Order: sequence, then structure tokens, then C-alpha cells
Amino acid sequence: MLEIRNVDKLYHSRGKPPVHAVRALDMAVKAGEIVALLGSSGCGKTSTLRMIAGFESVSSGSIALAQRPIHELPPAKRKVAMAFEGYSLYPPLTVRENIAFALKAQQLSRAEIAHRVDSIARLVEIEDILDHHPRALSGGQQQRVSLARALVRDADLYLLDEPMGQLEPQLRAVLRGRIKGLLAERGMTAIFVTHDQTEASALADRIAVMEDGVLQQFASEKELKNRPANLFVASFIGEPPMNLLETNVAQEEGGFRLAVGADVAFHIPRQTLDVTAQQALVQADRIKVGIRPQRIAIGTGESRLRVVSNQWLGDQSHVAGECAGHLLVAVTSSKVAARPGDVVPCALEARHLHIFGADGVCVRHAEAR
Ligand SMILES: Nc1ncnc2c1ncn2[C@@H]1O[C@H](COP(=O)(O)OP(=O)(O)OP(=O)(O)O)[C@@H](O)[C@H]1O
Repeated sequence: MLEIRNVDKLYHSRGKPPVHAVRALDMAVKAGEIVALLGSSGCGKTSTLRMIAGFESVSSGSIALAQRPIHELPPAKRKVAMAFEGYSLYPPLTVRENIAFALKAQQLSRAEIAHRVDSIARLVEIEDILDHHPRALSGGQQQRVSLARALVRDADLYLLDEPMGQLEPQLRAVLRGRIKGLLAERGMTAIFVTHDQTEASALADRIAVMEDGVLQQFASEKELKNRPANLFVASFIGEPPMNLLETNVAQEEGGFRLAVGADVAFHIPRQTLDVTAQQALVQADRIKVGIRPQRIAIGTGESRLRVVSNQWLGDQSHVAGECAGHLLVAVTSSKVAARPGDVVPCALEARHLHIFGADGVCVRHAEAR
């Protein structure tokens, strides 16, 4: 449906070095798919969206939508509807007129326009402000109008930039569900920008994780968690973040020994490693491994954890502690009776380790459960 091929974006400002906001971006979105662009501030998410919509030119590369090359077309010819982070509503028009504006260009009947405007207004809960002007609205209301104005249109692709960033958490959760329902019911293809993992997981079929202008991985939430492509994705996705440990590498009978200080060591059987992973371990003296907090068992095992903090969150315990010179966080579904300063047994298992090569690429994933 949408094919982004080798797209770069460079911003040139006078007197400043150019900013390389998006680098060699390759991404294909399927028809009816909902995609989240997720990443920290400044990683290139908005630039990507604006290049697809046509509000920024591509510096190089191509973008095609429904088999039509669109990267040189003006925005109005792309069949793309966008809801902006900065709202960009027309101040002289009422909310109703703002939403209806694009529909008038589609030459729909008055009755059809009124019906569409009312039903999208109901969906985002702005029926009571349809006759107001934008300047009289709060940020959250303006944002919902901007969202309604994009979703009401007929387009091949919907682009939503931080569509719910200004809303109260409760309303955000409700709208998320409704918008997902609307997109799915109509088979709409959509890309939305967020820096909120929960929002990305709740709305999207696949998540594109960006950092420093580079697409790090484009996959389902489950895949990002279970098979992170690299150190960045591994530590960015998942709450609390993955524990990372520095290990000393040595070859031993049947595989490799990865030692964390003097107290903790893992045996990694050779048969769990492909050629690339074996090469990475043969070549390195030290290598990083990662283990999810949910995979560390507390109260059992050979290793020892000196507890720094222990919080019961109502349905899970988060225990942080020092183990082999690293601060680790473990999450268990049961209550742990340990106080700061206590030393408790913990189990770190080799099969739960993700192993990262010197370039940060994950060369072996943890066993899926
Ligand atoms: N018009 C512009 N001129 C110069 N630099 C720009 C311009 N727009 C964006 N940039 C720079 O490009 C980089 C990527 O910005 P972009 O807005 O795409 O990131 P983002 O991930 O959407 O960030 P945020 O979540 O803060 O909106 C940043 O370093 C930003 O400062």
C-alpha cells in the first residue's frame, strides 16, 4: 500500500550544519494496517510523516501510495489525510466548518456532509463544541477537532501526529479504543506518531522504532519484545527496561562461558548459536547480554541479589538490587518479603539471555516461552 524506499531528509539552515533527520528509510505498510512510529524526541518521526503527506520534500528516495509515486505531488493530490500535532485549524471557521471543509471539496451532498461530521464528532466527543471557533477551545479540544477533520475524509492513508498527546489519560484510553474500532471497521490504513509505548501497543498492528533518524526495527510489539534487533530496541521497548550486563567471554566445552564478575557465569551451548553469533563470541573478550526483569526469579537460584528497593504495585513486585556489580530489576507476580539491605537468592538463566555483538546487533535472542 505505502512503499517508502531509501528516503533521506536533510534540513539546511543558513549558518548551521545540515541536520540529517531521516536516513535511508525503507518501510512498507500494508493496506488496512495501523502502524506506530515510536521514538524519542527528535528521532525523525514527524519529518517522516510530513514527507509522506507532502509538507516536506524528500532529500532523496521515493514514496509510493497504492502503486502511485507520490513524493513529487502536492499534498492535495496525494490522497493522504493528516492530523497535525500543532492542530492547524482555520481560525475564521467554526469547528463544524473546519471538519466539513475537506468534504466540500469531495462534492458530497449537504446531508451526507452533516451526517459524517456528526458521527465523527460523536466519536471524538466534540458534539457540544461544533459551533465554536478554534480560538475558544482548549488544546485537547483543538486536538480532537484536528483528528476528526483528518478521519472524516476519504483518503488512501491517514497520518496522525501525536493524535492524543494533549488529552487526559482516561479520555485518551476511550478514544484509542474507538479510533482503533473505526480504522478497523473501515479498513483504513494509518500511521501515527507517538513516544508513548502503551499507546503504540494498544493501537498499532506493527511498530516502527526510530532513533537518530534511523529505523531500528519494524515489527509487532511481541516481536520487538521477544526478538529485539539491537541494543537500542532491547532497552527502549519493555517496562521496566531490559537489564543489561557486561560479561567476559571464554570458550569452554560445548560452547561459551559468559562471566559477570566473579560470582555469576552462564554456559551458552554452541547449538543455541548460529554462525554469526559464534563469530561474535569468538572475536570478543567482553560482550553485552540482556535479561528481561520478568525473567529473573527471586527467592530461588544460585545467584545473590542485595536488595536496594522492593515495591509491591498491587499486582506485581519490582525488586531492584545489586548482583555481581550490576543494578538489576526483577519483576514477579507474587509479593516479595525483602527489605533494602537483605540478600536474597535469585535465578538468572542462560536461556533467558539476549546476546549482543560489538556493534549492538542482537546475535542470539532469549528462548521464547
Ligand atoms: N524545519 C526544520 N529545520 C531544521 N531542522 C529541523 C526541522 N524540522 C525538524 N528538524 C530537526 O530534525 C530532527 C528530527 O525532527 P522531527 O521533528 O522529525 O523529530 P520527532 O521524532 O518528530 O521529534 P518530536 O517527537 O520532538 O516531534 C531534529 O533534530 C529536529 O531538530
